[in-house]
Amino acid sequence: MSPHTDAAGLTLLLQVNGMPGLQIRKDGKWFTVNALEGALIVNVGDVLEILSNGRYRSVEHRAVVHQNRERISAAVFHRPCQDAVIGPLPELLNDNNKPRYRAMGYMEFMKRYYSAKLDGRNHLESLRNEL
Ligand SMILES: O=C(O)CCC(=O)C(=O)O
Ligand SMILES: [Fe+2]
Repeated sequence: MSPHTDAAGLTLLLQVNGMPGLQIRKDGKWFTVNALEGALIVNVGDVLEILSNGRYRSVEHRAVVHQNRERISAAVFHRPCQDAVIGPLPELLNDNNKPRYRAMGYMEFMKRYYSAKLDGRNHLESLRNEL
């Protein structure tokens, strides 16, 4: 699976059959996530990054597979309701913390997410550049 960030608020992942494959990118380097058996991996997604005005960063990740061993991963995406407006929460903003993302309806956000290629954090960065 190509590098991407999730459009969710939070994602919960369970590597069902003990086969690793999830990798996250930090400081330009890829790291394999070695989850404990039965543990949920909690990933911050784009919505939380935007709501928190960048304080929580949406993690760039990808999944790799083994040549001949099956890998099963279950994902649950926690998303806002369809008519929510996604933007930095007003109570977090002040003179020292100006909005870094343009606010938009969640449906508009999702259309943009799916029309951008899965390509790392690019679509999030493009939202920053629209301010
Ligand atoms: O395969 C995985 O563990 C991650 C899948 C994933 O990143 C996704 O479904 O968005
Ligand atoms: Fe993902």
